[in-house]
Amino acid sequence: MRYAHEVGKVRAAEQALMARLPEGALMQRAAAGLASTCARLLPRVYGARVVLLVGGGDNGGDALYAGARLARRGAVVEAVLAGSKVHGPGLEALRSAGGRVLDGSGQNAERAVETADLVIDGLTGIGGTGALREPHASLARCTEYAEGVVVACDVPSGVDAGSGRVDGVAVRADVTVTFGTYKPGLLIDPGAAHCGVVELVDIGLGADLPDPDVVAPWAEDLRVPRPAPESDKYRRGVVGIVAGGERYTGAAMLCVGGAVRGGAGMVRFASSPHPVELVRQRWPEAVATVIEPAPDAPAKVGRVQAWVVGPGLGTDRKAETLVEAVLRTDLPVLVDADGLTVLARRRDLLRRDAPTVLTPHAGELARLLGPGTTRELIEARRLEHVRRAAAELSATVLLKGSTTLVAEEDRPVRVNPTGTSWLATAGTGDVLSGLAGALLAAGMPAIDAATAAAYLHGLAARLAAAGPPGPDGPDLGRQAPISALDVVTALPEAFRTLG
Ligand SMILES: NC(=O)C1=CN([C@@H]2O[C@H](COP(=O)(O)OP(=O)(O)OC[C@H]3O[C@@H](n4cnc5c(N)ncnc54)[C@H](O)[C@@H]3O)[C@@H](O)[C@H]2O)[C@@H](O)CC1
Ligand SMILES: [K+]
Repeated sequence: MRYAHEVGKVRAAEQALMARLPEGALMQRAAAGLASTCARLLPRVYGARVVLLVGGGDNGGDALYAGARLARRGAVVEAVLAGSKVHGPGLEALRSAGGRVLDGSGQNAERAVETADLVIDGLTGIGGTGALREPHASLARCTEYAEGVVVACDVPSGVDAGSGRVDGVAVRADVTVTFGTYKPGLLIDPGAAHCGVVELVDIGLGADLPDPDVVAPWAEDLRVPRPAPESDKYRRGVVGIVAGGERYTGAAMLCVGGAVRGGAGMVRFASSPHPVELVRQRWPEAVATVIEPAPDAPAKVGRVQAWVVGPGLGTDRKAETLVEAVLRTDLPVLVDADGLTVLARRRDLLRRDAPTVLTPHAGELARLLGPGTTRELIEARRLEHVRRAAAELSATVLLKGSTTLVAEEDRPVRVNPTGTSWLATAGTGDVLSGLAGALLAAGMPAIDAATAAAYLHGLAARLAAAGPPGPDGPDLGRQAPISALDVVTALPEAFRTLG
């Protein structure tokens, strides 16, 4: 698991630790970690050309001290100062070690950045706010043309450490060396996409850090239910799916597919005649029943342990009756797609005791949260909005997007580390809701079911996009377009990677 803390909590922990340490000791730990990573990235430190981009705060201080350490080992280190404010003792240390300062503007600095063996980005760290100003923005931009390795100090400059938001230009690092704990912005896109490989340097903050605000699980942190010898279909979990209509049948097929391949002991599918007929043909494993849109519809379907309602259901009165009927049961319910649109006008239906999981994308969440919230706003501030949604809607909220987030009130937000841009295609959401429903029916707590579903779904998409594995496993570097059905097909392979 990777743990991330909000910026205010990082600062508080740093203060508490600094009070017990000699002055400057913490910055020396950070600089030592940064310098040692840089030394590993260079074929040879002696004679290597290193350029430091130095902002006016402590992030610049870290870069200067790391530069001094590399200069003492024989590297040729040049610092480009952004503005007149600079960390004095750090600059002094660099000069004493034989480093020099370049003029911060113009082609001189740009050429140095482009031709260096290694560039350390120390423009802004957790103190950066808003879009980078000049000359920081221009310096950040010229790292794009750097031929050498770009190493971000703590956070790639231009990325908002607390949220991952990027307003304007941000450094695209090959490696980010972060101190003490991850920051949420290193795990959440677009920030995460700017980090390259993230290395965490232990500066001793551990005991002073509170519980994390955001966590990103690895495969080994996830457990999916595995059938025991005494398992039967009921113990493995029966999921009920209410989806599709006479006009839209694809969503229902994909949702059932996600549930069947998601390990459900049995899938009970309930809908109008046409989708029921199609599901019978395509997924003979599912038990399909024709239902009328009436309050007693769930009771007619038979025994289930969790419900999925919404994909392809439509948003009319009939759909509303079904969404209401399912939410009135005392079982875990996952609401997706059209079901969420219905909920946006019937938020009263969320007052229930059993777990509710909502799986919106940003547009659906904007509708759910009501006036004043837009899709654009949610896209820009995903962490804040997924938390708000979990609290206001009293539900487990899985916000889909380039980084899928899962939130439940008073718990760290889970960040899904798998996924690929190829997933942004019609129908993949229906697969996810069926899969998550199967895991819910198996008895997983809502937040764990949603987290594992997002993980498996993203991984299945990556595996599908990469094609059949070569001798070294799937080649994720050569991906191709996929369909939602390909994701269904790749789910078993994704399951095999989990414990
Ligand atoms: N506090 C500590 O004890 C430690 C802090 N460390 C480092 O200190 C950093 C935090 O230092 P600071 O609090 O000084 O903050 P930063 O150095 O991250 O940023 C503040 C500086 O950036 C400028 N700035 C902010 N937003 C800007 C923008 N949009 N465009 C241009 N300039 C902008 C500010 O004017 C200020 O000069 C951490 O990220 C980490 O690198 C580490 O040395 C570990 C120990
Ligand atoms: K930085």
